[in-house]
Amino acid sequence: MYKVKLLNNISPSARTILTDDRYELSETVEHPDALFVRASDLHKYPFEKNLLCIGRAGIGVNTIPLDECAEKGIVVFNTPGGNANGVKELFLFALAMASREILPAMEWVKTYDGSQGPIEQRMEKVKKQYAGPEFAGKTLGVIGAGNVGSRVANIALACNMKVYAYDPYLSADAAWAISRHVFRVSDLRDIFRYSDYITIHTPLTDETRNMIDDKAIALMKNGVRIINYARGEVVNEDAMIKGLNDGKVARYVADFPTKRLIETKNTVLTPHLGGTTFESESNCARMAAKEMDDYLTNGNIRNSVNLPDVQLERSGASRICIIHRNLPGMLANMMPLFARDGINIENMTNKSRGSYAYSVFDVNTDVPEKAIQELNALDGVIRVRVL
Ligand SMILES: NC(=O)c1ccc[n+]([C@@H]2O[C@H](COP(=O)([O-])OP(=O)(O)OC[C@H]3O[C@@H](n4cnc5c(N)ncnc54)[C@H](O)[C@@H]3O)[C@@H](O)[C@H]2O)c1
Ligand SMILES: O=C(O)[C@H](O)COP(=O)(O)O
Repeated sequence: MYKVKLLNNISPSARTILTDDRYELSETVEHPDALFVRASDLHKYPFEKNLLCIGRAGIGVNTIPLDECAEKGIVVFNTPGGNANGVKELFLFALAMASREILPAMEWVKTYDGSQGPIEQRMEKVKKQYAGPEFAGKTLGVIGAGNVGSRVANIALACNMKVYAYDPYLSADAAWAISRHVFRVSDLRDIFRYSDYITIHTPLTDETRNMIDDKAIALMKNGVRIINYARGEVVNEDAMIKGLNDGKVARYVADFPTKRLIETKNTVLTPHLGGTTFESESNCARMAAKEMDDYLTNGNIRNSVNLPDVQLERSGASRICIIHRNLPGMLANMMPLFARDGINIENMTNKSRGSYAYSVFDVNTDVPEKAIQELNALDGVIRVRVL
């Protein structure tokens, strides 16, 4: 029985994978084998020695100390694409909110007291103050063209926008997903210079933090409209507030409210709702559950963000899974222990990612406890599991 601790509100669809007969799932379980998390910040989380993996039901992993986890032999998974459609649909709302005076107009309707006549007549007079531009025919700059950015770019084309996209690290899969009518931009400054609307869909990294700063805003068109469903910190708050107050930025639509932004004019803020649809929550929970289940049961790693992806069809009597440093001679040091104890390898794989590597051996015998201990004690070995 594996124990999984739920740190956030995780869709119950996870339970169709992590079933009661093999998993204990709860918010209070002690000494868990796995953590199931959404956007909770784990940077100060006290990881226990027996923790094997973390399933992030969602894509952003800026809240998880990935290196520390790798160093402790904890595999972190996320769920690429699981909530991308949810964000794409909210982006359509963002485009409308970035353009039209919908919120003040709704507020007028809600608070109209009838003193100037029936609302049906009065509204025809006041509505002109709520006019705004259409986005058809305008230019949208998309920064980050992965699962969300590619969908956003394509739907903006369908709205008759001209679409530019900037993504220096675009994967081949994402490139296939983007319409050939999207213009590829290789200099981020061109997105700033030529866009009427800018939308950000990058992860939060050292490189993207404060990507939209004073210098970036200075390059932009007057009256630019900026949409941020990525992370608050990719936009420098001081620069954005200044841009909004000066009128350089006409509207900032973002999923990451702060007190200062709430108090600034021309912001439209939602409480981190991008991936909060029934479907996205269910997709992400099921994906993360499958990833954790395959790792806990078979040692396979798919969609990890800190250790190499490794999948091996099972064969043999036992499987030895070893997380270790990516150093020369690691396998050579393990092999004598296998040979000494008559452990014959039927199939194996070894993959690396940065400073870490993962080796899986399917062997034809049970593995003696002594061999496991000695493998664990080898220099550079981080964690050994036998399944
Ligand atoms: N508001 C929400 O609820 C919500 C929901 C989903 C995702 N997000 C955020 O949006 C981000 C993107 O999500 P996704 O599913 O498209 O992720 P993804 O990994 O599929 O795509 C991210 C893309 O950004 C690109 N990128 C990385 N660094 C870049 C840089 N410096 N400049 C330009 N492009 C860069 C990558 O190459 C990749 O193609 C997530 O990391 C998360 O922070 C927020
Ligand atoms: O990174 C993500 O996937 C989104 O920000 C959604 O996060 P959430 O699962 O906490 O809503």
